[in-house]
Amino acid sequence: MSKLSGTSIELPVFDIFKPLNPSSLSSLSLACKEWGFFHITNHGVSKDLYNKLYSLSTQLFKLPLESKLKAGPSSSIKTYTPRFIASPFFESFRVSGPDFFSSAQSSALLLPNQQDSEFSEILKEYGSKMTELSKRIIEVVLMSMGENFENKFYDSEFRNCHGYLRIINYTPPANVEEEEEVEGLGMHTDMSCITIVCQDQTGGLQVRSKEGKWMDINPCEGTLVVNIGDLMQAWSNGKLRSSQHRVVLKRFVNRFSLAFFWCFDDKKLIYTPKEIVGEEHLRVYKPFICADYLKFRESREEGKFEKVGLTVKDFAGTEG
Ligand SMILES: O=C(O)CCC(=O)C(=O)O
Ligand SMILES: [Fe+2]
Repeated sequence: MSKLSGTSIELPVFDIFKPLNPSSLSSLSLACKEWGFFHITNHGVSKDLYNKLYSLSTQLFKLPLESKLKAGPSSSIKTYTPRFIASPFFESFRVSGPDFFSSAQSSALLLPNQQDSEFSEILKEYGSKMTELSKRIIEVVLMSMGENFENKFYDSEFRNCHGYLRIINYTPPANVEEEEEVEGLGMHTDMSCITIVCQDQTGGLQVRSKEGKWMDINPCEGTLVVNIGDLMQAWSNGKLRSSQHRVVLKRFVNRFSLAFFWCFDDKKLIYTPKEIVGEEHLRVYKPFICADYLKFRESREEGKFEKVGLTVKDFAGTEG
């Protein structure tokens, strides 16, 4: 395995619920175009909420594999993804909205002694915070794209979005050389409109530059990472960038993260409004139904649901 570390990148940080002035909007627009990644503060996830979620999730991951597999891919629940699917080091539980409580309950029931309802309550709170944040992020991203775009397009295009959370535990391999790093999650793009990631102090999230260089997104206390996904890249006619990214692990260091995906409704037709395409530009995506793209990705990835070579460009791009 090769050395995987990159160079660090300084992403802009936005106080998400404050009105954004013209200079913040242009810096947001630049970040979405160049990197498809930025940081947010004032997100409403308190340390206490995070710590409770961390500690209960850790207990869930510590359960014996046979218990976790009761919520696994071959059970009726299908919220647990064991190791060796996305990568040998990655395992996760999925919690879907809008009813995060009952979705969490299906995995939480594996926990002993009434911790299940505490866990589900916490996930309900986290899910509702992420929902509120996602709506606000879409609003400010639309604002950064053009005058009044949030009023023109939010209701007609984004009102039926929905979200789901992936709680991820990365267990690093022990048998690697010192200083060596391995991929906990391989290079991929997200199939969302936007994703909100809470990475712990270990770091390891990397974004690939347009030139193909891996850049470290260092953990930044009190902030969350936001990235643009494929659905938003297609909807914006490529004006917003869904960047390839991955997670690298350090020897002996366990990594915990929360990734929240905010997506279009499955039945939505993704077709860039003409005001966004602009008169002087061509459409770079054919219109497509959201679910058809998700199916395309699933069928190509042979179960490795996030490890991709193919993206929305291969699916609906109009340029060879
Ligand atoms: O674990 C992380 O920090 C990011 C995970 C991620 O990129 C994903 O689940 O799509
Ligand atoms: Fe991702």
